[in-house]
Amino acid sequence: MHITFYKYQGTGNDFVMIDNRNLSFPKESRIIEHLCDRRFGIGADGLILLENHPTENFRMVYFNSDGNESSMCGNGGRCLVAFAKQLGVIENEASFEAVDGMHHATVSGTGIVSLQMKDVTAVDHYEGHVFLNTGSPHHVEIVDDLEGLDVKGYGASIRYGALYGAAGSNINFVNQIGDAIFAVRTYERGVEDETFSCGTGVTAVAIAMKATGKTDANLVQLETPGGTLEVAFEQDGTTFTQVFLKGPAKFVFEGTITI
Ligand SMILES: N[C@@H](CCC[C@H](N)C(=O)O)C(=O)O
Repeated sequence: MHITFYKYQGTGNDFVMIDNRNLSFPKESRIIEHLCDRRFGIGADGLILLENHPTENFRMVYFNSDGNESSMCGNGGRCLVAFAKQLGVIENEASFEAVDGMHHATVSGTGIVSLQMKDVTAVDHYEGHVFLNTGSPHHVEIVDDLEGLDVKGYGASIRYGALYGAAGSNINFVNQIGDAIFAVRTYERGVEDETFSCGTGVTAVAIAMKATGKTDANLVQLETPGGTLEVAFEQDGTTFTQVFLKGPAKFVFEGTITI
């Protein structure tokens, strides 16, 4: 079987995109894991299907590189909007359904995608970390030496530790570098490694930093190993609404692969 694919990246978080409007893609975890493999396949942190939706522009179906369907992917959602524009499914605005509900997005002429994320109604505060769900579950922890940190080793010990049980969590490590600027490195569940950037992760960091009083700002800049993202939100007590994740989403290459 020949599969036509498109490769996209959003601040270095990279995805295999497939136009599955004819529902011909075989949703088998073994195949998805192979396509995402960086040595034997195309190589990506995840694979995303664009499918038809009865009332909205499209549906997003997201798989981690381990081949399993998972919760919301913020950078993937931004890349899917750029892909929908490349396919001619949308022009500069999109409305789509993902696993965590409806999303709206806009694309600028220079390929900057602003994606509305789900409202956050609970931020759980613990000694040494914060936990919240921005469409995917996120542990947020401030560290002294972000550059020198073994993100894969320490992240895995938390992800697989007593805190999160079998479901696990994504793990974000943070260092404040300005009033409303934070450096972030993320260990991603389902990739089981550090990725260059995580959209739901930086969204969680921005909200966590506001909720813990590290910043007064409602517009936060996040510096990831793959580039800069912005998160804007409105806050009413412990509820965060109008949450927008904004940054570049870029087409890399396209091709066909035989499986
Ligand atoms: N890279 C993503 C997060 C993808 C989901 C995550 N790996 C999980 O399974 O929870 C993003 O940009 O949000």
